[in-house]
Amino acid sequence: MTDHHDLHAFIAGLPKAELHVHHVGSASPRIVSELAARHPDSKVPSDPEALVDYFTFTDFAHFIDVYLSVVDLIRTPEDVRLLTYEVARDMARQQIRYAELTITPFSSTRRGIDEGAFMEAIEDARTSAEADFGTVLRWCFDIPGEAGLESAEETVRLATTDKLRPEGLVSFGLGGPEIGVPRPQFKPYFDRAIAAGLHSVPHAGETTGPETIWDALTDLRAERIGHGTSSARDPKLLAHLAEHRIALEVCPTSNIATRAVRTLDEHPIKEFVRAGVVVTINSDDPPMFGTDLNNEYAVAARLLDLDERGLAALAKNAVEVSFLDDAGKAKLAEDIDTYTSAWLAP
Ligand SMILES: Nc1ncnc2c1ncn2[C@@H]1O[C@H](CCC(=O)c2cccc(C(=O)O)c2)[C@@H](O)[C@H]1O
Ligand SMILES: [Zn+2]
Repeated sequence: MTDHHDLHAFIAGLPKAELHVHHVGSASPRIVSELAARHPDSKVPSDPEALVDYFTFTDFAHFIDVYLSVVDLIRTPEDVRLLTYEVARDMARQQIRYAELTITPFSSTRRGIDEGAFMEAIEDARTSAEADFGTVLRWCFDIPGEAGLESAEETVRLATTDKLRPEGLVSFGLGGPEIGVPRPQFKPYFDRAIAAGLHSVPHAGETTGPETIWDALTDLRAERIGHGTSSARDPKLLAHLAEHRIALEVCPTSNIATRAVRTLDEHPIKEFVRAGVVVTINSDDPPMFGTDLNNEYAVAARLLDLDERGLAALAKNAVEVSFLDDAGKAKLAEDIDTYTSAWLAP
C-alpha cells in the first residue's frame, strides 16, 4: 500500500494541467510583497505572516473585498508582467505544464492601465515564461459579473477586437458573486465571444443553486463549469453533465475558504464522480486560500480514496477537457503516463 508521503511525492512530480486559476488570485506572498513595496499606500500587508490573517475570509463577499484590494496593487503594465511571469514560475515548480489563467482585464483597464500595454504585458510574460520555465499559458478573459453590463461590454470588446485580442486567449468566462447577478443577462456577450471563436467557461453554482448552472448551460453555452458545486443537488443536471462530458472545475479548498461548503468531508466531489461527471482539480486563488494545485490533488486523493493511477486519471481529465490543441493534449497525456509507469515500476 502507498503511504501518504509517497503519494505527496508522486503528486509533486506529476505533470499537470490547471484549468481554473485566477491571475490576481495567484499572487503569492512573495509577489504581493514585491507589489506592495512598489505601492506603499496600499492597505494590503506586505509581511507574509500578516497576509495569512488578511487572507482569512468570513464569507464570499468578504473574499471579493480582499480580492479587490489585491487588484488595486496592479497599477502599471510592468506590475501585470511581473505578476504573470512570477505566477508561471510558481506553476512550473509544481510541474504544472499547462494552465488556463483567468484574467479580468476590465479591472485593469478601468483603473487606467492602457489596454494595448496590458495585452503586451501578458503576452510578453506568456512567451517568456514558456521559454524560461516550459509552462504553457493560455488566457480566459472573465466578466466580473457584479460590475454590471458595462464590464461585460468592455470584456467582450477587449476579447474580440482584432488589434487587441492576445494570441494566448482561448476562452471567455464570468466570475465574481452569483447572488443577485443572474447569468442570462450575459447571453449577448457570450454569443459574441463564441462567434469570435472563444470557448465558454463561466463560474456557476459556486454560491447559488443548480438553476444557475442550467442557465450557464442554456444561455451561456458553457463547455465547462467553474465550480458547479450545487449540481450535486440535481440528479438530472448531474446526468446531463455526464452525458455531454461537460466537466466541472472543482476547487475543494476554495469552497471551504469562501464558505461555499462547510467542511472538506462534506464536499460533493464524490457524488460528481459517482454520477460519471468529468471532474478536474484546480486551485482557484491558491495563496489566498493557503493552498496550491499539489495540495488540491492530495485533498482529492483523500476525498476520493485514490492511488497513483487514480491521480494520474484525474490529471488526464484536465488535459482532455482543456483547450490545448490535439498534439499538445497527446504529448501531455503521454508525459503523465510515462511518469506514472516509471513511478510504479518495481
Ligand atoms: N472563487 C471565485 N469565484 C468567483 N470569482 C472569483 C473567484 N476567485 C476570483 N474571482 C475573481 O473575482 C473577480 C471579481 C471582481 C468583481 O467582483 C468586481 C466587482 C466590481 C468592480 C470590480 C472592478 O474590478 O472594478 C470587480 C472575478 O472577475 C473573478 O475573476
Ligand atoms: Zn474561480
